[in-house]
Amino acid sequence: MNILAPVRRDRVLTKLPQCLRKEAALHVHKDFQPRVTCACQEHRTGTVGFKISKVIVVGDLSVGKTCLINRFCKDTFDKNYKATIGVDFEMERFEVLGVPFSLQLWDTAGQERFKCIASTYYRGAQAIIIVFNLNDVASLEHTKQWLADALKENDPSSVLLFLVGSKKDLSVSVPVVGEDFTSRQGKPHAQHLTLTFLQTPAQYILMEKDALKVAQEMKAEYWAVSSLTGENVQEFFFRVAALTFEVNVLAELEKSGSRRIGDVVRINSDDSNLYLTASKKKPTCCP
Ligand SMILES: Nc1nc2c(ncn2[C@@H]2O[C@H](COP(=O)(O)OP(=O)(O)OP(=O)(O)O)[C@@H](O)[C@H]2O)c(=O)[nH]1
Ligand SMILES: [Mg+2]
Repeated sequence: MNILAPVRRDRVLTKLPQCLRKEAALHVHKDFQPRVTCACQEHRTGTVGFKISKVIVVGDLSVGKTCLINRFCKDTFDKNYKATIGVDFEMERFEVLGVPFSLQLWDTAGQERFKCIASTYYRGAQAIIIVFNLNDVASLEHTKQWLADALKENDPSSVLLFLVGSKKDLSVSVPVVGEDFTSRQGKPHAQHLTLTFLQTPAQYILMEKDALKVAQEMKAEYWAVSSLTGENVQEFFFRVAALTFEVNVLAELEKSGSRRIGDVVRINSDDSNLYLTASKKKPTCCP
């Protein structure tokens, strides 16, 4: 019996959310793998519905980790900086293909003096979100170190990686000043803001080019978000939830020995596709 509260209606995923950029995606499949869809339809997902998957969020101080989590979980934004001391976490419940699925989002401190407390919570992550500020090239350069530290405590071959550029609103590719920023949930976040753009279009393009390269090197999926306007925030977390769910169901199928001969799970492939189904055969269990 699942004793947790019912899942919010806006946390129900029936389709695989798509990646932001095909050049730096964990995979570019249009939908969940047929084996996963099939297992969900036939209630063969084992313990997945009772599991809580740990997701850690790391990156330099003040890049916007806390704001990103708060925008998604609470639909709030605080313009004042309050450093995270050690760690904090939020629980988010989803329903993916009819199966309950929970993410525990660990918000870690970026400040050096709190880093050693935070790093003790890195272990056991199924996904690592490395955040940098799209307007601060040094924060992008530091992402490799953040990843290395997080991977010391985790299995690099099984963890999903996401590289997230934050504060997209401070670059030029956002709605014009005075526009009514409306969240996906339909609530206004901020109206008639006076935005000071930190980057010219050329600078932003260069930054994104560098970020895509870093993401490809890390074999991470790239996202660019704004916690102020809400741009891409929900899409990003839905993608994290869906891909983590997919990995969990596949692991469960493998454990229960129902993996079909002919399917190949490819990890760390050159084309950044995490999964590759070699067989062109249709699954036998579903029409
Ligand atoms: N314009 C803009 N400002 C942002 C955005 N996200 C965060 N900020 C601001 O950046 C500052 C730092 O945000 P936090 O979320 O606290 O940063 P953090 O990464 O959690 O910092 P630590 O906890 O010290 O590691 C705050 O003043 C936020 O208001 C964003 O999307 N756009
Ligand atoms: Mg914080």
